[in-house]
Amino acid sequence: MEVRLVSDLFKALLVDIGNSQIKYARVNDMSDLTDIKCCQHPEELTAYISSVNQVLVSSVGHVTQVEELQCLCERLNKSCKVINTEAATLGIKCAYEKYQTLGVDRWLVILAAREITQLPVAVIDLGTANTCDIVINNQHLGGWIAPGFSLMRESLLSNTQKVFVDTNMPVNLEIGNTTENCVNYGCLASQTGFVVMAEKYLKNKYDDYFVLVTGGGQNSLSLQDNKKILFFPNLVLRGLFRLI
Ligand SMILES: Nc1ncnc2c1ncn2[C@@H]1O[C@H](COP(=O)(O)OP(=O)(O)O)[C@@H](O)[C@H]1O
Ligand SMILES: CC(C)(COP(=O)(O)O)[C@@H](O)C(=O)NCCC(=O)O
Ligand SMILES: [K+]
Repeated sequence: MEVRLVSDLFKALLVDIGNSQIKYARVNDMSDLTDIKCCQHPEELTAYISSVNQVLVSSVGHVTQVEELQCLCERLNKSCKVINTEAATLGIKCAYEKYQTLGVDRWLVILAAREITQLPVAVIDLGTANTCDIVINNQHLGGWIAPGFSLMRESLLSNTQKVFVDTNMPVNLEIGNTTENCVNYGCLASQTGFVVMAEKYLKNKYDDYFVLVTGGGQNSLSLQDNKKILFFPNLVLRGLFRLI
């Protein structure tokens, strides 16, 4: 068996288990957070786990996936730290009285956002569900939860008789002239409105602010020309990075 020196190992494997897919990054420093990979099952991480010093994992997905990852780490004799939402972390206070019920992915993007900007901020994660969280100074005010793009589309298909869909992902917001395209652009318009309304909320209350957007749905938003809306590959992993 190949023996690796501790110094040859990466600092950590960061794992974000969402409701659609597992995202992960093997990191030594922040720059490694641009190389993000996806998989469906924890055992696909075996080779990566062997090459790091420790694993940090956050999960809002099925509990069995965390258990599988923990077993894998035990078998490979690697430490596995499961991150949960706290009442306060790094000086940032959670809005929820029952803080344990706030999705840990939301908590981690809040920690990442606070490191990116000290201004009033809305941090938005366009995933299976779309979430928005507002952070002013070191206080999380709370936020919104809405269906993500695929959930919106699937819900239309399952709850109507004459609406049918395809699996295309729209690149820009256009006007649809087929049922499938009306659904795709309608769901995209709703998803874009989620972001636009977060900015409107901040604009009405604060002189300056940022809206940070992350998650699988970020690529289709036609909001790139808005200097107040910034895009990041995966702020959940960036929040985990702060906790290494
Ligand atoms: N091009 C796209 N346009 C709009 N939404 C998208 C696009 N690609 C992916 N998505 C959305 O992103 C979701 C997956 O994003 P991800 O952040 O990995 O989810 P999760 O963290 O919930 O597992 C999909 O369910 C889909 O709704
Ligand atoms: C809203 C979420 C499902 C989003 O998860 P995702 O779409 O990224 O898989 C997750 O943050 C969650 O399970 N939240 C628990 C409820 C709450 O945050 O109030
Ligand atoms: K997510």
